[in-house]
Amino acid sequence: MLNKIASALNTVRDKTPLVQAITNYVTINDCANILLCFGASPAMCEVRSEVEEFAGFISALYINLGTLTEEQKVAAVLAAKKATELQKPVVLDPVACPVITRKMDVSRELLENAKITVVKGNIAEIKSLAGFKSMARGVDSLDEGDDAVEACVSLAKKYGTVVVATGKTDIITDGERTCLIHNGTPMLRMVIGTGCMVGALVAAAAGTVEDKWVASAAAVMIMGLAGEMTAGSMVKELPGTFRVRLFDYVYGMTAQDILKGGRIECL
Ligand SMILES: Nc1ncnc2c1ncn2[C@@H]1O[C@H](COP(=O)(O)OP(=O)(O)O)[C@@H](O)[C@H]1O
Ligand SMILES: Cc1ncsc1CCOP(=O)(O)O
Ligand SMILES: [Mg+2]
Repeated sequence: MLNKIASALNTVRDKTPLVQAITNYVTINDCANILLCFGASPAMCEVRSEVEEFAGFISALYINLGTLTEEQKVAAVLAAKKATELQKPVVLDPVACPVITRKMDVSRELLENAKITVVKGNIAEIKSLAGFKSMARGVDSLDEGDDAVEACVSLAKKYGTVVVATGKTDIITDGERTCLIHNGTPMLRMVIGTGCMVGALVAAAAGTVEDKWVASAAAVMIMGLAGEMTAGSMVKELPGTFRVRLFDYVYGMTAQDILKGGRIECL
C-alpha cells in the first residue's frame, strides 16, 4: 500500500489536475496554495452561471459546506450534477453538519442527487452523516472515535462512495477495504483549515488516480506526514510558523518520505 501511495503522489505531480473548489471563505486561500504545493492547479469557480461550463475542463470538484451561501448551494448542486454527468470525481466536505441542520440537509441532497466520489469530514461529521451519535463543537470534532469505523463503512455502503474520517487516527474506506492512517500531529489542529486542505488534496488525487480509495489514503497520509515533518523541524512548536512551513513540507514531499515515514494499517 505504501508503494501505491508513493506512486499516487508522483501521478498527481505528473498530471497536474485542475481542481475546482466551491469552498468556505475562511480557508479558501490555504486550499488554493496547498493544491499548488501538491502539484495540482486550483480554480475557485463558484458562481451558478459558470459552473456547468467549467465542469468540462476540470479533473475533479471539491465542495466544502463551511460558509455555504445560498448562491454557493445552488452552484454546488448544479456543479455536482454536471460533474456526475461528465464522470468527474466529486469530493464533499460536510463541514459542521452535526450542528447545523441545513448543512446536513444539503449534504444529503448532494449525496442523493449526484455521484459523490468521496465524502471527507472529521470524525463527528462522518458519524452524524451516517446517523450515529457524535460530539462536535462548531466545525470541530470532540468525538473520541468510538464506532467510527462502523459509521464510515455504513456510510460508504449506503451511497457507494469512499469515506474519509479525519482525527488522531484517520479512517479511509470504500465499504469493502478499510485502512487507518497513523500519521499526523496535534499541531494540525492548531491551524484552521487543515481539514479543508485535506479535502482539497483528496480531490486532486481523485482527479488523477484511478483507485479512489488509494487516492484518498494518499492525500490523507501526505497531509499527516507533512504535519509531522513540519512539527519535527521546529525547535518550539508555534502555530504561525507551523502553518507556513506545512506548505513547504507538502511541496517538498517525496515518494521516499512516504516509504520511510508512512504509517498505515489495513484492516
Ligand atoms: N489529535 C491529532 N493528532 C494528529 N493528527 C491529527 C489530530 N487531530 C487531527 N489531526 C489531523 O489534522 C488534520 C485535520 O483533521 P481534523 O482536525 O479531524 O479535521 P477538521 O479540521 O475538518 O475538523 C488531518 O490531517 C488529521 O489527520
Ligand atoms: C472556522 C470555520 N467556520 C466555517 S468554515 C471554517 C473552517 C473550517 O476548517 P476545518 O474544517 O479545516 O477545521
Ligand atoms: Mg473540516
